[in-house]
Amino acid sequence: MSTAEGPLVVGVDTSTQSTKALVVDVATGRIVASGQAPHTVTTGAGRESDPRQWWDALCEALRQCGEPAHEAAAVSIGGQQHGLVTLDADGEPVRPALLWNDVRSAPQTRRLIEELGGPKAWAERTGSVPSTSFTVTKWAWLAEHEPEAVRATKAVRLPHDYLTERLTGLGTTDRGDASGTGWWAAGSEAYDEQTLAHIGLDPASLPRIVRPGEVAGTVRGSHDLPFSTGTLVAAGTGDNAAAAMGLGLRPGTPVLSLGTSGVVYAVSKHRPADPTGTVAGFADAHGDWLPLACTLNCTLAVDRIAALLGLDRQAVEPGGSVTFLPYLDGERTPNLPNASGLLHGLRHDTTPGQLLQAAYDGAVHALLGALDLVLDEEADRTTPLLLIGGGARGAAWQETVRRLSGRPVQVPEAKELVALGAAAQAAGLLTGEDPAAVARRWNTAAGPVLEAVERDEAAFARMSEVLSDAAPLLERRTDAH
Ligand SMILES: Nc1ncnc2c1ncn2[C@@H]1O[C@H](COP(=O)(O)OP(=O)(O)O)[C@@H](O)[C@H]1O
Ligand SMILES: O=C(CO)[C@@H](O)[C@H](O)COP(=O)(O)O
Repeated sequence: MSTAEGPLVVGVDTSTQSTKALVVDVATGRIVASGQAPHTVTTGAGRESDPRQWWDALCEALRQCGEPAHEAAAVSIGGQQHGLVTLDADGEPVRPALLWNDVRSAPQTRRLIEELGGPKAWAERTGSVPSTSFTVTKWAWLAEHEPEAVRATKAVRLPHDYLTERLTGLGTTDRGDASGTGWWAAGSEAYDEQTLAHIGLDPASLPRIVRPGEVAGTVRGSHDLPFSTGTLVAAGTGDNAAAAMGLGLRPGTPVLSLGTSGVVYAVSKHRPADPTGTVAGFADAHGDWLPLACTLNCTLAVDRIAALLGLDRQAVEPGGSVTFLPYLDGERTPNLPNASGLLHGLRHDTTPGQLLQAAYDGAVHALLGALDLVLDEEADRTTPLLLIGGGARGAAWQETVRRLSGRPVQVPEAKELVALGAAAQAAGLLTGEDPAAVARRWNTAAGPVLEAVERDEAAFARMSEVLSDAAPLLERRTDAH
């Protein structure tokens, strides 16, 4: 038996690169055990992962947690948003999942926006103008390129739904993750029949949307499951909504997440509907909203540039006037799915460290450029930015965000905020508390505040100018993408 003060819960983050599991003491928020196992993502034109590998990674992460995982009274799974999981009549994946950062659906995205009323109508109906990340565009791509896969599909799931269902045997999702599909109507908070009919997707193949605070099911009796039979299973949610819960976020506090994706968001009481498409009008897992902007090129792009230069990722140098828009995977914010990386201003005296700094700057510029649009009128524009995700650990990321934002930056000491948010949701099932209140009781956002420094207006303006002047180049396809 563990020495916990309260019951134990398990929170899971099944993200793009790995699955992380935490066993948490509900009374104190103490992390009693943790585990992590990696996934593989295809490279080349598409980005795909085998959902069965997520399950294996979950089992491995829980194995690392040991006995406390079996003692857990409740579990919840947060996961990468948008991924299209297609299951056959036996619940087996028809093909690998198409992930959020797969930009092959760019033509279908354009077509769907046009065919269903244009950007404003989309924003009003679903909260968002879909980008290539949205599940609806992936389904349309699949219908066009692999009709036999569509015919074989009997159930459509998001990544976190897939794992939850393997635990409970029930097809469920939640409003947070459903809001990233493109087939969820933000006004009625139900599946949007018009969109589903248009893309030929049977609503019966979609999971039931579990309400905030409702139990999704219990762990079914089977010897291959990493939990005890009967353990309560919460709805789970998308990873950004989970991190918002994990921070105990109150409306108006901005979060900047540096992981495979770069993300800026804040909880809002108002339903967003941005017709420019920069801000995705997601729902949170609580009953509020989560206006959010997301980039495709963040930590992986910068790490790739460091590797190309043969530098450690921290080996940045100041100075010079080189601009680097690191859109190695195409980009979503700004909306340039066909873009590739663009370098401007290279001189004889540019150093490798300056080039690397320019890659950090380019990644952060895209996020901060969207921040003002993400924050509603009631948001306080002087509070510290909460910096989370794997990149938040790096001094070069922290300093770049400070210099380009001119705002104080708070780095929570808790590392796994998505998994902690899922754990808080699971804890809420046991105690009846609001999960964000659980996270505040656990003090998950605590961490050093780095004071504001003067904003580097010149660097910011230089990047904005290059971005605008290079528009035709950035819209051009360069290879098989
Ligand atoms: N100390 C560090 N400094 C800078 N970057 C880091 C550090 N530790 C991890 N990272 C970055 O964090 C990324 C993983 O972040 P994470 O939020 O776990 O990703 P995801 O949730 O998308 O799988 C890696 O790509 C790596 O570049
Ligand atoms: O697409 C989005 C948000 O819209 C991404 O934030 C994904 O949810 C992937 O998250 P990470 O694996 O980078 O955490």
